[in-house]
Amino acid sequence: MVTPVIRTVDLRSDTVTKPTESMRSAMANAEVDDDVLGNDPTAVLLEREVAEIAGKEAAMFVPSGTMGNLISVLVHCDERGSEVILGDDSHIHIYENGGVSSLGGVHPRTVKNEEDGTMEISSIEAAVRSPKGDLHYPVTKLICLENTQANCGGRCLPIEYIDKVGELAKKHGLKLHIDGARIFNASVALGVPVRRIVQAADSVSICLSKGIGAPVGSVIVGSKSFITKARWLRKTLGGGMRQIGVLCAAALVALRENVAKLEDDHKNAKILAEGLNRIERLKVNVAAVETNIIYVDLPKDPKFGAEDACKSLEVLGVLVIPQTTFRIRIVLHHQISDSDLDYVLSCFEKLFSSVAEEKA
Ligand SMILES: Cc1ncc(COP(=O)(O)O)c(C=O)c1O
Ligand SMILES: C[C@@H](O)[C@H](N)C(=O)O
Repeated sequence: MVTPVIRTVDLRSDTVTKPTESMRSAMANAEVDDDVLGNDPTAVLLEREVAEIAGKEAAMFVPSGTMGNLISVLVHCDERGSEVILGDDSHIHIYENGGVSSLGGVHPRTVKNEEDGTMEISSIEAAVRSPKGDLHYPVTKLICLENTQANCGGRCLPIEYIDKVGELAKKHGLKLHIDGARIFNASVALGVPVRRIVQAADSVSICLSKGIGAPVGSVIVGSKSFITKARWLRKTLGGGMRQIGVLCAAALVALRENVAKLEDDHKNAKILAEGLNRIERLKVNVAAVETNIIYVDLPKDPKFGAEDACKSLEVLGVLVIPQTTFRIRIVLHHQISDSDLDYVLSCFEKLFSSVAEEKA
């Protein structure tokens, strides 16, 4: 007999949150106008606020982080034969359909992501093509970092490291873009303002729809001339939108109400990580849980891998996704309660003790 689902706890990503009542009310009452023919007043407010938070001259709302990264790379790599240096486990390289190449004709030059989310600075420098040019080579234009680094488990890049990469970029006449999908998580975890973290960056893509829980969108920030070019490219990509104040109003609520909640997400991630690590057959690197992402390593049982475990957990109402064959990813967000944490732990205990009994 299948155990009835007592509740659903959605830990697939921090993109799964539903708009709060205050967001819905702000959306319903948003002041709007056509943002292609002019400027939607609420979008202008949001863009001004995010530019201020990031310490950059200007900002632009985009429908997704993927488009934010794509536009940023294409603005910086504006010549045929351009090359971007980025992490081999970066979101831009792994999860954005190769858009920088397929749509932008930009050549990716990957450097290994270390476990802590960084790329060795010496390896980045070694990847820079000689400025003297060589008939065989593309021309390096851009370095991309990701903070926090999602596929490394939501790790925060240290400020000193980002500053050093910024110096390297300047030394070689390159630009620096930061995929800041979870930059607010990095800011809260490091205890450093966003503007200081991204100080060395020429552009940043900041997700509103991740940990701070807006229903849609990201904002890219940079110089006024960068944003002017970006606005043109957004239209080219079909991202020119009309009364986007409806979405920007929710994002403004997210900025004002939810950044402060990220610390709780990080605390909950630690609590859940410690609890899961106490389950005999599971392994969690608790020290590596710096923000809201947890990786749970399962026993390497070919008959019961991450896919099977996720399916079994789903029957119990716990939604998580496989990261690799024997690894599950859990992402915390502000709509996960303390009792949800207890329930998730009990489901993992039930599942993995029953699996152990079957084996015995
Ligand atoms: C690190 C990172 N960058 C960019 C994105 C892309 O954002 P979106 O899903 O809004 O396209 C995501 C995930 O959604 C992400 O985790
Ligand atoms: C999968 C990826 O695109 C998404 N950003 C997530 O972390 O859930």
